[in-house]
Amino acid sequence: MYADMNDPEVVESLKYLLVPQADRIKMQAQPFDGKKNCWIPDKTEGFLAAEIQSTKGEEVSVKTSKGETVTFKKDQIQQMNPPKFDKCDDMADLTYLNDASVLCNLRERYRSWFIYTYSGLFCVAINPYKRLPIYTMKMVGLYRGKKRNEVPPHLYSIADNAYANMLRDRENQSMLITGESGAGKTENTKKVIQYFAYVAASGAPKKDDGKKEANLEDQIVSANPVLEAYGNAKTTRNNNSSRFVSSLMTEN
Ligand SMILES: Nc1ncnc2c1ncn2[C@@H]1O[C@H](COP(=O)(O)OP(=O)(O)OP(=O)(O)O)[C@@H](O)[C@H]1O
Repeated sequence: MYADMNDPEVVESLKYLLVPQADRIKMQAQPFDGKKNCWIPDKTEGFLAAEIQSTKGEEVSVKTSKGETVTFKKDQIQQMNPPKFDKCDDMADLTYLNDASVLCNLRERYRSWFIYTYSGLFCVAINPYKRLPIYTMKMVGLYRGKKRNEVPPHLYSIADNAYANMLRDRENQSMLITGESGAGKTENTKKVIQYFAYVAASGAPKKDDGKKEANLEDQIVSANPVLEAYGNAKTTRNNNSSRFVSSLMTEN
C-alpha cells in the first residue's frame, strides 16, 4: 500500500491535514516583535493578539487586534510565539508553551479544518461535526509505515506507530482516548479500528474469489462494539479538557 501524492483524492485529503508550504512562507513573513506582540485575555475570544504600547510598574498598556487600547496587570499577559510557529503541527515545539499559545494554535488550525494536532506524545483531536475526507483507504496508504514527523498529524499515525511497536517489541499496545461527552472518542476509536482493519485486510491472503480482503475487514469492524465497550471502560472523563476536544496517546 502506498499513496500517490499526485492522486486527486490524496490531494483533496491533504487539504485537511497539511499546511501548504506557500501559506507557511506567507505566515513567516509577517512582522513580529517578541518584546511587543503578546496575548491578552478576552471574554468572547478567550485570548486576543495585542501589541504592548507602554509599561508602568505592574501595569501594561496594550493595543488589541480589535484596535482598542486596554490596560492589564503584567501577569495577565502571555508571551506570543514567533509566526514560524503559526499552525504548528506539534505544540511541544513552541518556545512559549502557555494557555493562550496552545488554544490559539488549535483554533487557527481548526479554522482551516486541521482537526489533529500533536502535543508531545498526545494527539489532540477537535470534533469537526462534519465528514472530512481524511479517513480513506488512500490515507491509510499514506500513513502506513511512516514515522510521525514524515506525515501531517493524524490519529492514523498514532495507530500506525502502535502497530509498528507491537510488531517490533512483540508487546501488547494500548491507546488512551479521553475527552468529555461529545468530544469524538467513539468516532476516533472507530477510525483506529478501521485503520487496523484496512492494514490487516491488505496483508491477508485473498480467497479464490478474491473476496478475502473485504471479508476480514468486515469481521474486524463488526467486532467494533466489543472493542468499543472495552475502550469506554478505560476512558476517563477529563474535566480540564476544552469542550469537544479529545486526546489520543499510545502507551507501551
Ligand atoms: N472526526 C469526526 N468526524 C466527523 N464527525 C465527528 C468526528 N468526531 C465526532 N464527530 C461527531 O460528533 C458526534 C459525537 O462524537 P462521539 O459520539 O464520538 O463522542 P464521544 O466522545 O464518544 O461522546 P460520549 O462520551 O458522550 O459517548 C458524533 O456522532 C459525530 O457526529
